[in-house]
Amino acid sequence: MTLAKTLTIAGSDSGGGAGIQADIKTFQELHTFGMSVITALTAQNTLGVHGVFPQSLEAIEAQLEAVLSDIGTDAVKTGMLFSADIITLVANKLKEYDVKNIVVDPVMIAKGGASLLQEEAVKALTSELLPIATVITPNLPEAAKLLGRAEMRSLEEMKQAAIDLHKLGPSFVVLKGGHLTDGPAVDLLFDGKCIHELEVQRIDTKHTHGTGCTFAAAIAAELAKGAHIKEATETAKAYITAAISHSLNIGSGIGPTNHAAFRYNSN
Ligand SMILES: Nc1ncnc2c1ncn2[C@@H]1O[C@H](COP(=O)(O)OP(=O)(O)OP(=O)(O)O)[C@@H](O)[C@H]1O
Ligand SMILES: Cc1ncc(CO)c(N)n1
Repeated sequence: MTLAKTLTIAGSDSGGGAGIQADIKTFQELHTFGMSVITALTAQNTLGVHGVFPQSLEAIEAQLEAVLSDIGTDAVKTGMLFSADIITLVANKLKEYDVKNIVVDPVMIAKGGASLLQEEAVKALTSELLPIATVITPNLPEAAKLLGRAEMRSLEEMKQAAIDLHKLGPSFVVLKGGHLTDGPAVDLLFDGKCIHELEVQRIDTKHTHGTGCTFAAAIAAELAKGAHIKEATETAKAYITAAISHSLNIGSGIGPTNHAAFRYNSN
């Protein structure tokens, strides 16, 4: 038997809600073979990030080489990359191995406010990774940072931002509207020609730790299996919506989403 292969290049979340752990759970639930390259360890729980320990470039390169030289992958998702040097290394390896279906989630700041990307690394992200991305999945603060402008506050501003982000080089842009404070949770998919809206009723819960990672990992899993971007994004939206609907009241802060929910819904 063969399975589509998926690789996450991201930070580890000891609390299991975001980062590598969210990605691997998503890859598994969507019936792909998940692999990981860990860029940084975070000591993290539902209350926040208590420590960030970036891995050495040597350790990251060795993981990339081990996976790509032997197993290969049908899609990759990048999350927390932390520094400009790590971004350069990752971009070069993805080019060297001609990796297809690159989903770049430009992770910058955790929900509690901890920095997961150094300020000076934003430039490297824009110049080295976005041009080789199949799809980028910024939230509104990340989109604002990538474009060097104030945060979008309306659907109209989001539409213009999606068009402008596309000019930075990715084939597709998925701009996530989870951070708009009221109304439904609307994300936009821009394919260079049309803007598609993905809209769901906002779910009233505080337990949304890891939503962004999970959503991007689901897009990567679907692309790995051969789905087109629109189909991949729609399945990812259904996956994250189910996971948020059944989110978990674990720990005393912002709890994680529930990866088993999609399985229950589809059975
Ligand atoms: N309360 C909610 N109800 C329904 N969907 C939501 C809710 N919050 C977020 N989403 C959806 O979850 C996905 C992730 O969006 P969000 O903007 O929260 O990501 P993020 O900020 O990158 O998350 P992270 O905390 O992992 O960094 C999007 O599809 C968004 O629309
Ligand atoms: C390791 C890691 N990656 C990404 C996020 C963003 O949610 C997080 N909180 N932790």
